[in-house]
Amino acid sequence: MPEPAFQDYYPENVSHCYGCGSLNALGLRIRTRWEGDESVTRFTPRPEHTAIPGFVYGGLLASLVDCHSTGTAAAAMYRQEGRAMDTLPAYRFVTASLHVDYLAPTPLGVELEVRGRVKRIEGRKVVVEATVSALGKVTARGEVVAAQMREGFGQV
Ligand SMILES: CCCCCCCCCCCCCC(=O)SCCNC(=O)CCNC(=O)[C@H](O)C(C)(C)COP(=O)(O)OP(=O)(O)OC[C@H]1O[C@@H](n2cnc3c(N)ncnc32)[C@H](O)[C@@H]1OP(=O)(O)O
Repeated sequence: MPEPAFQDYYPENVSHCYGCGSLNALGLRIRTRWEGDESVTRFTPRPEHTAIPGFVYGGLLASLVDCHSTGTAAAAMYRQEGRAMDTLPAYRFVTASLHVDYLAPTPLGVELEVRGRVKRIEGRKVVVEATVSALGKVTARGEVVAAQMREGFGQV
């Protein structure tokens, strides 16, 4: 049995996200785990994720960086407290800021590896940096500021 992924601990009401929700049938349904101090997601883009034939759409790479990093932010908060991700109080993070630099074209048809590192945890926010690699070469680099969701998120 593979180790559970961070996303396995997301409660149903936050499992509909296009990038990471296990309940979104049309989504990416990424799965992220710790490998030492780094978080890792592996994902193989599909033909519909094409930008230019043979190469991956940048928005897809941004989605991978985004959901990889918000998941990493939540996992990092639990880890800092020495708690399992299914324990209370629950941590839920949303994207406050997403920055991606595209360093080289990303080939389609191969597995991509997203690796994240926690840069800092400051109060209610976690800053995560991530790289996307194809065939061992880093093709995109990103940084996400993830902020803890407040009660009543989305209510105006
Ligand atoms: C078991 C585990 C479960 C995990 C479940 C995971 C669920 C996953 C769900 C799927 C998710 C998938 C991903 C998605 O698609 S999430 C969907 C896309 N994101 C959103 O819709 C978020 C919309 N924005 C907001 O709700 C609020 O503006 C937030 C919550 C972001 C902050 O408003 P809030 O009033 O709450 O807090 P605050 O203003 O005191 O800010 C807090 C800290 O953050 C810093 N800051 C704020 N903005 C920025 C910025 N632009 N650049 C840099 N920093 C920024 C700010 O300076 C402060 O830091 P500091 O000054 O204190 O140092």
